[in-house]
Amino acid sequence: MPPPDARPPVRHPDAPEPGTLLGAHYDQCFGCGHEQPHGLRLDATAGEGVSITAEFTVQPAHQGAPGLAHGGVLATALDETLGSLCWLLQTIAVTGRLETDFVRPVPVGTVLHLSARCTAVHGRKIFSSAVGRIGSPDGPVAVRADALFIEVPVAHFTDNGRDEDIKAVMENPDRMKVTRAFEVNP
Ligand SMILES: CCCCCCCC/C=C\CCCCCCCC(=O)SCCNC(=O)CCNC(=O)[C@H](O)C(C)(C)COP(=O)(O)OP(=O)(O)OC[C@H]1O[C@@H](n2cnc3c(N)ncnc32)[C@H](O)[C@@H]1OP(=O)(O)O
Repeated sequence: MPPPDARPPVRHPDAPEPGTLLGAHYDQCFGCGHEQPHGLRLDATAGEGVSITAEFTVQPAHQGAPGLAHGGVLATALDETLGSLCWLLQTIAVTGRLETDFVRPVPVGTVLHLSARCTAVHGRKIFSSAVGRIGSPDGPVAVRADALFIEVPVAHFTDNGRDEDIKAVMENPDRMKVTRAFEVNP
């Protein structure tokens, strides 16, 4: 829960307009990357205020039980949607905590309609919540999550990421949208 002196989130003046398709922040991202053959390929759209919507179609490769989505995959979809809120805050942050409720089973072939909103900011801590509904934005709730993201410097990635992947991004910044968006020059 945000502390009492947390402030409401503020949409950054340079945030993409509501309705803008955000695209992948990194082409190899398991959540959103379009060059990642094993990934979820989640497409997120900027909403009003500090909110995001996204869609994700559950594929056969995402099964846990026969014909049903694996819970970890659903948690990833929630995590990715929540992470996309950073575009609207124009902040680089990573997931510190993700608390997930699995409310209904989600069959393979389902289009999961996700929505996330930032609820508060306190120093480096970003509080947010998300929900995933089956079949339509008004469909039955299947999953819910509350998250704490923590703002980090670019060194979080350059110091800890595998060298060959960091090098590949530095050689071709187009592979990582965020390096342009935040004018990162590692
Ligand atoms: C050429 C290169 C270019 C690079 C550019 C890159 C840009 C990339 C852009 C965008 C990437 C976005 C990717 C999105 C992908 C989807 C989201 C994910 O899956 S992210 C991956 C999973 N998450 C992790 O791997 C985090 C691993 N954890 C850590 O690294 C640390 O624990 C970290 C950074 C989260 C915090 O460590 P501390 O040392 O910086 O800070 P402390 O002091 O520990 O925490 C700060 C505050 O947060 C609270 N806190 C931290 N973790 C908490 C927790 N789990 N629960 C509750 N509170 C927590 C602490 O109590 C503290 O609070 P108080 O300020 O004292 O009030």
